[in-house]
Amino acid sequence: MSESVVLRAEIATEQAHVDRVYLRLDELRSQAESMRDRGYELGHGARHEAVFEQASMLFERDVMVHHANQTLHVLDAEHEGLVFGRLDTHERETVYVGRLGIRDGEFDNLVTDWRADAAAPFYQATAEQPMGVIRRRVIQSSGRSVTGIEDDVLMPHALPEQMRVVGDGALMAALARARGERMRDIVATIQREQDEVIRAPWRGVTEITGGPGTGKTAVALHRAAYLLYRYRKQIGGGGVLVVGPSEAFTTYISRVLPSMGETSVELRAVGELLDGFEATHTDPAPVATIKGAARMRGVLRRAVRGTPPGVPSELRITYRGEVLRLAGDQLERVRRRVHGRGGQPNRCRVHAAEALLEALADVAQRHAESGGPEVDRTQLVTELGERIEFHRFLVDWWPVLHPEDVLSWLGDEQRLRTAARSQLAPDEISSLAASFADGGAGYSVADIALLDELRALVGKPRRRRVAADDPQQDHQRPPSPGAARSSLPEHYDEFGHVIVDEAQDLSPMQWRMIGRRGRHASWTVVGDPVQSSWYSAADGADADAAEADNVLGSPSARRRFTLRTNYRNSAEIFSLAARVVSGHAGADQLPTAVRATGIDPTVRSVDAASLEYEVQQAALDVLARVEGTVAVIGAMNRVADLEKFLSPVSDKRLTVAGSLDCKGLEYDAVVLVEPAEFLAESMAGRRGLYVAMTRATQRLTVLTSDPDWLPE
Ligand SMILES: Nc1ncnc2c1ncn2[C@@H]1O[C@H](COP(=O)(O)OP(=O)(O)OP(=O)(O)O)[C@@H](O)[C@H]1O
Repeated sequence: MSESVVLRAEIATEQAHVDRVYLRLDELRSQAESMRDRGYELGHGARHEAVFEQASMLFERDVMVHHANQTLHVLDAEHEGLVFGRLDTHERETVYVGRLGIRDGEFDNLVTDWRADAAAPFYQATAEQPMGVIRRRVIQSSGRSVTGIEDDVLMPHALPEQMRVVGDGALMAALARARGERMRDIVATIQREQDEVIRAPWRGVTEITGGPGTGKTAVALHRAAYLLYRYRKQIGGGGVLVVGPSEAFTTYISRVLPSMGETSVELRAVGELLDGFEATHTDPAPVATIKGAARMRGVLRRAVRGTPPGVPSELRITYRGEVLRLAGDQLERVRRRVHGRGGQPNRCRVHAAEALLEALADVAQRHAESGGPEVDRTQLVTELGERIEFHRFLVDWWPVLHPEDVLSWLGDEQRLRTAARSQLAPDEISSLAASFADGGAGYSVADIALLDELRALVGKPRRRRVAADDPQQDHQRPPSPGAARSSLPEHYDEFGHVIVDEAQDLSPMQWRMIGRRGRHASWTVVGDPVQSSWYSAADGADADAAEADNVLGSPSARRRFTLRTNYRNSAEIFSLAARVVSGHAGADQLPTAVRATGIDPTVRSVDAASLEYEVQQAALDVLARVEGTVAVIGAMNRVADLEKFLSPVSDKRLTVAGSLDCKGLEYDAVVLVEPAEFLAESMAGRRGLYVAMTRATQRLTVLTSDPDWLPE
């Protein structure tokens, strides 16, 4: 039999099984739909029942509707290749592996969920350790149609005569596919070293490191799906949070988990972690570095304790015919005393009121000592404490602090200097104040962590009792027992498992922000120090690494995995990119690219004056040569030019990105513009260049007017 005849016959066999699976899926879908409808009917009927019965029926209805909706959600998820694998074992068993586990009417397995133990040999079996698997088959599909098959034989000596073997490698076929706008899942071709990470125990901290394209992100996302399948109960209601470097990145990875039927994971960019605030830009490197440093913690703490702008500088109140007065310096002493007790200012208004009343009693006492009327201290405190004018003063003098207001006050250089004490150098104070004062620019990514820190520092005002404009309502009340839901801080969304991607770029302040969302969580931390944009122990950047350790606990207690194969770049592209960091990365930090294409990167010397034309031509050239996406990448301050240059080129596959915007992303082709400008951009410019070059899967074109960008 010819090879193509065998392939057609094998495809027909698999198609028959896939048809059975879809038939069963349709049956399950209509069962779930009718269960949901019955649940709704139960709800309608309940209206006419006695109250007691009604409550229990409503509960039953809610459970039914919820369960049915969940099932439908999973069944309706985008199932590119619902069944993608098959194992034929030594014991003459056949196991189909897919995105969902599905049983037939007799409860026999039609498909085994890829996360189940029974599916593990699909990823873990090798020729050296076949785990009883004779043939591993990857089934490729488009919709419900089987389009291809790739086999591996793991026990050749045990291969029965009638068992056919086709194809020459599912992984290579998957890697050669054109890239679209969104990352795809890799369930069909997860490699053994990756599977080990995905299935690592859920507790504690799991660190994944490895060079560009080694599948760190893909593995972390598949781990999220695995953990929720295996340990949903242990992870608890908190669920899973995935933090990525940018919104472009979270959009890029957004399809992976839903394609595995998992929709409960929260994906957030690091600039999007604080609800109600959105980062609109990235600060220049030196400013971002200061804003992210652990020193900012002390600066913000002092800022919160400063005198809010515009507060009254005198308190006058009449008591039994005597005018009692507190002048500005006395009021400030009271303020310092209240802050000195610690605690969040928004939770301390009662203390502030008490301290003011005590200070007023001292004034009355001094009046008495110099011949004024005698006063009963306790009576004075009680009587003045009930006066509406006193409470009006208190509201103005000890206002509720909002993180965004405190941050904007630091746009005043004098105020920032006071808060900074010796923590910031004069030039740092100037550049930071200028950045905070620029209200029109919106918040930067680094500002979000500062706002979050401020939110923790100021505290949440206590709940008010009556209408908002009644100053008396500011009386504090003990929290109701129901309000003390748990020992968790009330401000933060808490998660059961937190996955941090591109962790090498997190500043200490960002670590603190993320840490507040996972105080009781287990962690998966993904990063590559060689791709770091700002912070790197390699630069001796800081003892700031301590903040990550505060969140993650001792480094010695972490589980560490290193991925060593670069699945993204062609070998030709990666070998040029690796030259950029040669001498700046250990040999063991650079992965091996497995796919040679025979297409070398193009490096073209250009004249700076003709850059516009050259960029356009290069973009058009690669757009014509690749099927998928193309990015033109420059240093951050080049982006506006590049956008202008490329405005005449209208092709949805084309993106313009800055050196910091392309973290974690990938494109079929990259046009890299003026690499020397990356090197000049920041201390970490060389690594930014390495990141940009390693975004390309098939083609890389470098346009440069400076021949010195590449080390010999
Ligand atoms: N086992 C696999 N099968 C198929 N494709 C894979 C596999 N592992 C990784 N890939 C693909 O390789 C590419 C790189 O993966 P990913 O983005 O997860 O790498 P990374 O290590 O996070 O890269 P970087 O650090 O450069 O951002 C993606 O297109 C991913 O789908």
